[in-house]
Amino acid sequence: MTTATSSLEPRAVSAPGKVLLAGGYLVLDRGYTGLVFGLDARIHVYIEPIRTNSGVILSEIIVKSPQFQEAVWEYGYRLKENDGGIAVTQLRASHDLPLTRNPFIETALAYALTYITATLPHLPIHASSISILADKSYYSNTSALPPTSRFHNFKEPLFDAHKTGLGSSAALVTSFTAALLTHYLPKELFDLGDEKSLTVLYNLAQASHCAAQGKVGSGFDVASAVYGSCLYRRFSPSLLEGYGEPGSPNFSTRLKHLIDEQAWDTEIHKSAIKVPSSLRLVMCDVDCGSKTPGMVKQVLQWRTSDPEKATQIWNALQTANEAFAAELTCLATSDTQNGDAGEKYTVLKRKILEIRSLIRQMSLASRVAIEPPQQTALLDACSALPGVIGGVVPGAGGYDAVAVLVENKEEVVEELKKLLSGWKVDRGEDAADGVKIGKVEMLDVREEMVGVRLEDPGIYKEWMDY
Ligand SMILES: Nc1ncnc2c1ncn2[C@@H]1O[C@H](COP(=O)(O)OP(=O)(O)O)[C@@H](O)[C@H]1O
Ligand SMILES: C[C@@](O)(CCOP(=O)(O)OP(=O)(O)O)CC(=O)O
Repeated sequence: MTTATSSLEPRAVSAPGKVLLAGGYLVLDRGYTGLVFGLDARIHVYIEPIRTNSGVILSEIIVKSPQFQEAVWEYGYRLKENDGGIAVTQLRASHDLPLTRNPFIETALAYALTYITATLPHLPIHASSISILADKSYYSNTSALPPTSRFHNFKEPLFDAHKTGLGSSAALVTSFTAALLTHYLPKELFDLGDEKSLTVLYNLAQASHCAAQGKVGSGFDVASAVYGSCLYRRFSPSLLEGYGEPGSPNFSTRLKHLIDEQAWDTEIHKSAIKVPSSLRLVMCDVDCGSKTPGMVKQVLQWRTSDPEKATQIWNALQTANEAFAAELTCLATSDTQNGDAGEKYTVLKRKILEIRSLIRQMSLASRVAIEPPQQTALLDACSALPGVIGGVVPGAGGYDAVAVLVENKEEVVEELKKLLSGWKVDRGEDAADGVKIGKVEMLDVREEMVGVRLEDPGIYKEWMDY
């Protein structure tokens, strides 16, 4: 048995955001795959022990998100009887503050501490203080102040912040879980540089993210937070059935078994996607009056009602998505600086148009606004600019975002920015659904190949006094 104890050193970990460039809806089914890119907007988690001078032993973990107002969550924790693992209870941080819950933090904490004590039953879990810092692009910057450091002070409560849809909860759960495991477990048992530890992290983050969300999605967002950009085939959803809740009898043994011993059938293919250095992704946040809840449910309902047509579209899309990934990777591996860019990217451009055409067929047949006409107009205008390879509605689609692949040249990005900033705000008012697309904002992010990683704990100093 290992007798090693954990270090009491401060640790920091970050994980990337995501964009599902191709494979929305398909990736929910293990028969198909998704092409997910990590983004260079990261969520960082810093952890340090709380040291007391008095010799009093605290059982408290304090979590703060110092970029936001009133974002402090304090937890007490204790080992439950009947092998229930570690249960956490939220404590009131201050009498003046309302008790707001953060289900992603609370669940990730209970899962990670349970896994840690199941791994090393006699390890003392000392009190610690955790800070979360998110890169700017996760939220639209509504305050007028220019950002002064890498991390922006949003000066508003977290729950009022306008999210840009980069997958904050998956990046948070992943980096938060990794920070706890790195901090409490000795390096022989958990090391982010080691494949086996990444598998543990992936399984644990996937399980707690699904539990916190109250639903089992495809998990592409946690996959890219852990592994970075990849071709992703999901795990069987049945894996996450019936292992109980933190505190319930045998939760600890069941969770440990699920994470360490159960054979997960996730497939991560890192080498199947590469981006040539001559290209980059550009992400855009589209402000719109209308969000479309329940798109997934509606599309899947249609798929069940018309399986023949749906299978035809699903298979054609899978072929088109794979061909796009193959062409991108082929260009990346034979990347030459020379050659006529117009000709070099002809096939890639055609592949994107094929994908879009099939997505519009899916939209039409399911009557769900996946690539609605307002987005078609925007994507067509972007694609007509010199140096733009093409663009898609990422993820589930809808009105609120577009992702554009462009030549990696400042002038191309500048021209695109100009087009977007001048995009007529009320365009689309003639569309049958009456949805008006508002301001379109280019986000300061691009693709990132690397997943979760250790950071230098020293870089967060200025945020530690908040
Ligand atoms: N900076 C942060 N600090 C603390 N919690 C955060 C932070 N960013 C996101 N979260 C958690 O993630 C939730 C947002 O998750 P979700 O609605 O799934 O959006 P997303 O698509 O960005 O993942 C928030 O309500 C909060 O619980
Ligand atoms: C439909 C989907 O395949 C893709 C949805 O991707 P989005 O990026 O649109 O959505 P969020 O997870 O809410 O950020 C569902 C899934 O794979 O879980």
